[in-house]
Formats: sequence, structure tokens, C-alpha cells
Amino acid sequence: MRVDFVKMHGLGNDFVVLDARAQALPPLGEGMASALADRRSGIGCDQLILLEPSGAADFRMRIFNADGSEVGACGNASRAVALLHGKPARVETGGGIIAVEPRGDGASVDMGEPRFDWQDIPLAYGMDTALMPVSWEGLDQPGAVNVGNPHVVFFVADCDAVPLDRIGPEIETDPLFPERVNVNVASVTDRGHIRLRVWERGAGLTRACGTGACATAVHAMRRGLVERDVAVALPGGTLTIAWGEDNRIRMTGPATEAYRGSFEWGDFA
Ligand SMILES: N[C@@H](CCC[C@H](N)C(=O)O)C(=O)O
Repeated sequence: MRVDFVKMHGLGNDFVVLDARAQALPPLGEGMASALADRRSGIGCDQLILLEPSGAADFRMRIFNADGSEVGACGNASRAVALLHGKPARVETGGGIIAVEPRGDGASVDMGEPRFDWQDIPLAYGMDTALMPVSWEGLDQPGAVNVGNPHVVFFVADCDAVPLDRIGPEIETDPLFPERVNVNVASVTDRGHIRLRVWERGAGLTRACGTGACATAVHAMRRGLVERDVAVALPGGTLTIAWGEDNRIRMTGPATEAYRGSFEWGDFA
């Protein structure tokens, strides 16, 4: 059976998007997401995105990391899906309902409210998530926040100098994070600008992480380091993140449709 897909990316964080509303798809088999994500497959991606009908919103977006794990949120894919949908929509995700709005060559997304309670991150035991009394090889006193998925955020003098490929997987799988965690290292340039690199749970180093940008911006705002509206520069480009008086996070930035294709379902199932 041949299946159509759209290859999209948000600032270089790339996705295979399957639309189960437009075509009948068999249930996603164990290992299918990681087989499609594998760069040697001829397709490859950081996340597989599955669009389905929803009883609670305009449609449902399911998100699978390259390692096959299903997760609650993906900021860059939210903008990509907004572009694909072509008009404002409410989207059901594992992390809650978000609101997307295509805008120029990208989209603006209401990502919802951040959660800071240690049980909501989740952490293995209680502590202050604004200034956590923990460290890994010189990276210390991070903050943690859940923006539909779990993030830990470290502020450092120069985020480019952190060996994130080595220390990222160590922190991601630390028992402190029972559901693992996305690892953000950030440098505040001034009150309106942050530089950020992300080791993504289940995907590794990516060119950009939308939820990482939201988590980092909100955490920097919580610590009083930046204004409530900031530009977050990632290796793949820049996102604007605002944390409103209504406690909701709004992310704005580009998204790109790379190409359309099809594959034989049985080759990956
Ligand atoms: N690339 C995404 C985040 C994807 C999910 C994340 N790796 C997780 O496991 O929570 C983004 O742009 O937010």
C-alpha cells in the first residue's frame, strides 16, 4: 500500500507528516516511526507527525520522536502543521489543545500555559524548579518547566562551548527525570535576545526546538533576565516567544514545506 507524506521543517528541525484524514492508514506499528526517521531510509526526520480527526478540536496532531517515543508537544511541527492547514485551527496534542495561525512564511502558535510544579515536569522528587540544586559536570542550578513536554534549562556564559552531544544524553536519561527530559543550554545576550542549543529527548541534537525556545524564554523571564517578549536564536534560525499577562506562551516563526512524496507502507511497518 502506497502512502503520501509531506516533508516539512521548522528552522531545520524536520518532520515527515502523515495525514490520516486525507488517506486511510493502517495503525502505526511498533518501530515504524524510528524506521521512517532513520536518515538511511531515504526519507529521515527528527519527528514523525500523524494528523488524525479529533472530537475535541479541529484535528489531532500525534508526535513521535526519532526513537519511536510518542510525546505531548512539538513547537516547530505546530507551525509546520499550521502552514499545511492554511487557516487558523485548534489542534489537540498529547500536551493539551493549542491554537495555530498561519502567518506569512510561518505561523504563530498559542502554546498554552507553562507548568512549574515538580510533579508536572515530572521530577522524581520535590525541589524548587526555578533554581534546582543539582549539577552535571559544571552545568548547574537549572530550571525545569513543562510546556506540553518536559524541559530543563541551563544558563551558561557561552552555549556553543557546551559539549551537548556528550552531556545531553546523560542529563536526558538521569533518574531525576522519570519521563526523560529535553536539555536546553542558553546564553542571555541582552534583555531581548537569547542564544539556545537543544539536546532533544528521543531525537538528539536538532537545528531548532520550538518547545525548547518556549521553555527557555519562560524560564529566563521567570528569573527576571529578559523582558516578556524575546527573540531566541537557535542554530537553524530565530523564534519570537512572548509570555502574556494571561499566562499563555505565544511562539512565532517560520515553517517550510520541503517536498511531497510517497512510500510503500510495508517497507517500514
Ligand atoms: N522538536 C520539537 C520537540 C519534539 C519533542 C521532544 N523531543 C520531546 O521528546 O518532548 C519542538 O520543536 O518543540
